[in-house]
Amino acid sequence: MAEIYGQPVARETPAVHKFGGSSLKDVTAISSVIRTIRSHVRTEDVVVVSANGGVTDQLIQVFNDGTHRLPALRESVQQLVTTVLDQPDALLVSLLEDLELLSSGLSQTTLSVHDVLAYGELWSAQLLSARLHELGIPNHWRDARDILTVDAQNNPVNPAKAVQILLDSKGEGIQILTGFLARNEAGQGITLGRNGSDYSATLVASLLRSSAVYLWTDVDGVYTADPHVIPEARRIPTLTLGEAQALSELGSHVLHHKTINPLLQHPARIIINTCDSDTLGTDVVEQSRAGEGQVKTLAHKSQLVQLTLAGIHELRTRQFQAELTAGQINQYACHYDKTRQVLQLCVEQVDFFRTSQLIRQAGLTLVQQLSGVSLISAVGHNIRQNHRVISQLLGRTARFDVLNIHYPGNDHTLCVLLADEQAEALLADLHAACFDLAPSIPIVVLGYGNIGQQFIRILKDNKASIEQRVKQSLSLVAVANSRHYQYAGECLLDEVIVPDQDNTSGEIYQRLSDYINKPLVLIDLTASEAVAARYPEFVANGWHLISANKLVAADDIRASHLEAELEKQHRRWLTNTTVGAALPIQSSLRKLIESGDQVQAVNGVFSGSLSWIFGQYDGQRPFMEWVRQAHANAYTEPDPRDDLSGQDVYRKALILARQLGFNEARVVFTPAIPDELMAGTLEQFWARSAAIDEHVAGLWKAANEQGKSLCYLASISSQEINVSLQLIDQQHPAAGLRPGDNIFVIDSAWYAGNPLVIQGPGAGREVTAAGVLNDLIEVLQSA
Ligand SMILES: NC(=O)C1=CN([C@@H]2O[C@H](COP(=O)(O)OP(=O)(O)OC[C@H]3O[C@@H](n4cnc5c(N)ncnc54)[C@H](O)[C@@H]3O)[C@@H](O)[C@H]2O)C=CC1
Ligand SMILES: N[C@@H](CC=O)C(=O)O
Repeated sequence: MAEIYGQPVARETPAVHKFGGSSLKDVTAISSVIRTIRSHVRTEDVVVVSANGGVTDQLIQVFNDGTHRLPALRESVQQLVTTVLDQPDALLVSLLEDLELLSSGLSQTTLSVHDVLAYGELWSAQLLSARLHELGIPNHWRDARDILTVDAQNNPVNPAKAVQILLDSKGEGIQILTGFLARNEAGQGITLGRNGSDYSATLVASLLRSSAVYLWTDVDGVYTADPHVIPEARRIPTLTLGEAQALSELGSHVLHHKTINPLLQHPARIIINTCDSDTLGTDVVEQSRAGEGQVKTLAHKSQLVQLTLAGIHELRTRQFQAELTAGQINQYACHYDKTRQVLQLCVEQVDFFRTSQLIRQAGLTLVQQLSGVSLISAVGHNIRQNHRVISQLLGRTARFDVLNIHYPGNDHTLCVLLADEQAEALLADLHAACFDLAPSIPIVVLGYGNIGQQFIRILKDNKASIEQRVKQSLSLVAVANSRHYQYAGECLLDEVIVPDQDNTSGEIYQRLSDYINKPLVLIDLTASEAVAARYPEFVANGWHLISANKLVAADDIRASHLEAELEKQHRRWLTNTTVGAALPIQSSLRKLIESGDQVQAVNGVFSGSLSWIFGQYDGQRPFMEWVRQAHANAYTEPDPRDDLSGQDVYRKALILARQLGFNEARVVFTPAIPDELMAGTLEQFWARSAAIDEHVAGLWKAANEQGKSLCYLASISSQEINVSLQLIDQQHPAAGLRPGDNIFVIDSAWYAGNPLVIQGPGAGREVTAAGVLNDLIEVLQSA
C-alpha cells in the first residue's frame, strides 16, 4: 500500500473531475453532468464544481451594486433548484437562509467579495449533491475552505492536513468539492482567481497524487486554434505537460492560468472534454517525443493593454509582478530590460483600472500604455529549438505591423504582439502555414494484435504532429483482425476501436472495394498467409503497402512479381520492420548500396525473442518459462515456434540477402530447438515443455563448462546464408548484448576491417509500432 503524507492510499488513486459553470448552467446541462458522473466517476473520486453558469456574475453585481440585486439572484437560483430537484424544499430553505445572511452581511459590510462569491460554488455543490442523492448515487459535498489553505501564491499550506481530510471522507461516496474556494493563512475565506476551479481540481489532484484529472468543460478539447475564429481548426488529441503549461500561461480559454502548475511535481494525465462527447477530448501527458519541434496550437488573446514602466529596478519588478498576482491580475508577455531598467507587460483590458491603481500605489512611472493589443502565440514542444519553424513563423509576420516579438522563458512558445484589428488575419495566416492539410490518403490496418494495437495508439496520440509533418490529414478507415473488422467511411482515430463486424470470410475486403483504383495505404500487421496471398490484388487496386508480416518480403519470387507491379502502379511497399523491428537496417543497407558501397556480409543476432530468451536463461529457471514470458512481452511471433525453429531469423536473413542481391548463396540452417520437439499443435508443443527444458539445459551445461554462451546467430554473404545456434565466447560481438537486442555487423568495401555495427532492441510492441509509423510517414510524404 502506498502512502501520501503518512496516509495509506490504494494503488489506484482517486481521479478528480471538474465541472465548469457552463456545464452546470441549467437542468439540461446538469443532466449531462449526471450522465458523465455515472459513466466516468468512481465512488472514490473527487468532483470539483464551479458555480452554476451566470451565478458568479450575479453575485458580483450584488456585491458591487447592493442588496437590491438580491431578488433577481434569488429568483434565478430558486428556479434552477426547483427545475433540477424532484424534492427541492430542503435546499430552498437553506438557500433562503443563505440569502438572509448575504443580505445582512452586505448591509453591515462585514462580507468580503470572496465571502459573497463563495455562495455560487456552495449552492452549486449542494444542488448537484442533492440531485445525485435523489438518483441514489452516494455522495457528500464539502466546502473546500474547510480543506484547502493556501499562501499568497495560492500554493497549499499544510498539505498533509488537507490530504488527511480528503482521505478520511472516503467510503462516504463521491466527494463533491466546491471549486474556486480556499482559505488564506489568516483563516479568511478567499477565492482562487478567474476560473479558479480548474486550479482547485489540479491542486486536489496533486495532493492526492491522482493519476488523472478530467476537466469537463464546454469544448471537447484543445484545438489547433480557437475554432470560433478559425473554423478549420482541429482538435488536438494530446499535449505534453510543457505545452499545456505554456498554453495556460497565455490565458487560454480551455487551459486556465496556473492550472498546470500543481501537476508539475506530481504529473497526472489531464483530460479535457465536454460531457456527452463522442470524442476522446485532449489528453495532457507528461511527455511525448512525437511532434517535438512542431507547432501544436496557436493561442490568441485580444483586448490587452501593453504597459511600459521606466526606471524600475529588477527586484522592484518582481515585487510589482507579485502584487499583480496577489490581486489576481494575469500578466502576459512580460519583459524586463536590465540595461534600460524598463518593464513591459500586458494585462487584460478589464484589469487595467486595478493595475493602474497598483502602479500608482507602488509609486512606479508608467511611460506608455497601448490599448487594443493582441497576443498571438505559437505553442509546441521545444519549437524554439527548431530554427526552421521559428524562421517560418517570423517570416509569416513580415506582412503585419508587429509591435513586438516576445520569447517567454520556456522553449515551447513564441509570441507576437500586434494590434487587435490585425490579429485574426495573422492567426489565419499562421494556421494555414502550420496546419493546412491536403486531402488524406485512407489508411487500413490489418492485424489488431500486439503491434496493431500499439501502432493505432501512437497514431492517435501523435495525429496532429504527424499531420503537420506529412501535410495531410490522417484517416484510418478500417481495422481488422482475423475474426472481426471495424470500418468507417470517415476517420476512426477519434473513436474507440472495437472491431465487431464479422470478418471470418474476409468481409473487410468487400468494404474496401470502394477504394479500388484510389490511393490507400494498407498496413499488414499480421503474420497471416491469407493476407500475404492478397498482396498482388492490393497492388493491382493501386494501394501502397507496409508490411511487418515477413512472408512476402522473404519470398524472392513473390516479392519480385510484386515489385514489378508496384513499379507499374507507381506505388510504394515498405518492409522496414520485418528485420530488426525499428532498427534502421534495411534503410542503411539501401543507402550504402545507392552511394556505391559494396556490402560483403552481414552477421549477427537477428532475433529479438531468441536474444531475450537465451540472454535471460541461466540454467536455473526452466527454459520454456522464458519462452512464455517472451511471448507475453510480444517479442515472439504469434506462434513462438516460428522463432524457436529459426524460421523467423531465416526469413530475416532472406530479406536482407535479397536486398543485397545474394541470390545464389547456399543455405545452412539449423533450428534452435529440434523439429521433433515442436511438432504437432501449439497445445502439444506447450505440453512438451519439460522435454524442451531438458534439451536446452543440456546444451547450456555443455556451453557453460567451456566458458561459452548459447547464441542464435545469422550470417549472410554472397556464398552462404547461415542460421544456427552457436557457442560464443566473451570476445564475440554478440556476447554481452542486452537481452532482446539485435546486432547487425556489416562488412563492406568502405567499412573494411572496421565494420559498421547497428545494435538495439530487435523486437517488442513499442519499437515495432514506431518503425511502422516511420514507414507510414515515409509513404505519406512521398505519396
Ligand atoms: N512482435 C514484434 O516485436 C515484431 C513483430 N513483427 C511482425 O508483426 C506481425 C504481428 O505481430 P504481433 O502483433 O506480435 O502478432 P499478434 O498475434 O499479436 O497479432 C496478429 C494480428 O493479426 C490478426 N490476423 C491474423 N490473420 C488475419 C487475417 N487474415 N486478417 C486480418 N487480421 C488477421 C490477428 O487476429 C491478430 O489481431 C507479425 O508478422 C510479426 O512477425 C515484426 C517486427 C517485430
Ligand atoms: N519474433 C521476432 C519479432 C520481430 O520480427 C523476433 O523475435 O525478432
